[in-house]
Amino acid sequence: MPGAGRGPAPRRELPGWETARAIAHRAARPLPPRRLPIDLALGHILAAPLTALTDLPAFDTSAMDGWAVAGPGPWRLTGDPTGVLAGGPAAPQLTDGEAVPIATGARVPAGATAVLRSEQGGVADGRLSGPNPEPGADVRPRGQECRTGTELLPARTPLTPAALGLAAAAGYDQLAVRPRPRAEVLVLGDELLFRGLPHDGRIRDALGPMTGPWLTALGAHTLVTRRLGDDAEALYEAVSTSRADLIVTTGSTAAGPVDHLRGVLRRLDAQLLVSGVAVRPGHPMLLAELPGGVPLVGLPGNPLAAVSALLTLAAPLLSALADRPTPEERRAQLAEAVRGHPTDTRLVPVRCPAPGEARPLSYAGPAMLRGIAAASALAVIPPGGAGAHTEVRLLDLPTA
Ligand SMILES: Nc1nc2c(c(=O)[nH]1)N[C@H]1C(S)=C(S)[C@@H](COP(=O)(O)OP(=O)(O)OC[C@H]3O[C@@H](n4cnc5c(N)ncnc54)[C@H](O)[C@@H]3O)O[C@H]1N2
Ligand code: MOO
Repeated sequence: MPGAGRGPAPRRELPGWETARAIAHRAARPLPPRRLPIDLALGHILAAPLTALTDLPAFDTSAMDGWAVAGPGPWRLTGDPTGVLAGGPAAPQLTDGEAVPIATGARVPAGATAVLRSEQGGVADGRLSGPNPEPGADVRPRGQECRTGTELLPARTPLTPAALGLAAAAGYDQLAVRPRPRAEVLVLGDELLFRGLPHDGRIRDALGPMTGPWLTALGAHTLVTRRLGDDAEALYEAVSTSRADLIVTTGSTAAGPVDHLRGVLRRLDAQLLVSGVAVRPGHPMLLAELPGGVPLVGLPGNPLAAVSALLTLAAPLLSALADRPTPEERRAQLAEAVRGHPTDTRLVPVRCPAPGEARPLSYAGPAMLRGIAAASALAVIPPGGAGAHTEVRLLDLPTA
């Protein structure tokens, strides 16, 4: 008998959308940190503050090609006529009235008071003449940017390309980061085809191709996407042997005759932390904690409902596992009124033709993908709806 005792919790018990997100965020602890070489650390989160391992610059540095000069000019040229090069040997100390050619990035010799730019000076008979530069001109003094031990970036900073550059400049070879949570996607449903056209009541799997990439865009390392059909044993086996930090299933959240997910979770002694959410689409979504502590998110089978569950449950879980700061809230004005559900939050695909403007898209039914494929965000419509020009919250859609 379809549904008897196996569907989502009765309507009145469904947590609100914000509550469900908060439960998901609390359901995971940050993964233990690991050390990664800088060239593998892009996109990870710093597990500890980045403190400078050196003064920056590490030595008094010439900011320009020209001459290091000591005191007022004219100056007598000394030393190697090639001058002091970046990364080259240190030049001997200058005394007042002396100058030596110097390249940008080279160590300024002791005794130098400034650098005279090449376009400002002229050399004749071994003597350099030109205007007297201000003391310290075009010299980057040691420690100008930071001293050893200065905190350059706090823990929890995402490692952008610039942050990796800073870490390298500050002397790091490896960085302590939160690892990307390893995610495994289990696609359920005997009706699914993985190539070709729909036929004989069967349809193409639309969730397999999008769930893994979206988890990746949300900070996960998607290990594998497996297609299990509607086979309770295969599901039990896959969940109980998974080595992932997060398991995401698609379909089977509701009460249909072959919706085995809830039964398998009971068999596994998993604890249901969220069993349905007051949100449309996607209200049968679920979150369970497996006995080993690994979370499992059940995305409903209708594709837009799956996106809703991904952003409601999987996104906050991944932020918690990676210790990633919650993104700043973005808001925009609705270009037109959006009908609400009487009691549930609605998540509606929108595009933003201008900053601060959100235009709801057509083809946004729970089983449709045209709307979401053209969208840049989901607008959060409170119960009861939102009028034209009302400001609403936006959930950005992760992009590749
Ligand atoms: N009696 C009730 N029936 C349903 C309810 C309900 O409250 N009471 N909720 C409906 C809602 S809302 C949703 S959403 C779905 C959720 O169903 P499941 O998570 O159990 O998913 P399935 O039954 O397996 O599939 C639902 C629908 O989605 C299609 N599907 C599934 N997987 C994929 C995929 N990978 N790619 C493309 N399409 C997929 C599937 O063929 C079905 O059409 O339950 C409603 N029913
Ligand atoms: O979750 Mo369902 O209609 O809300 O697709």
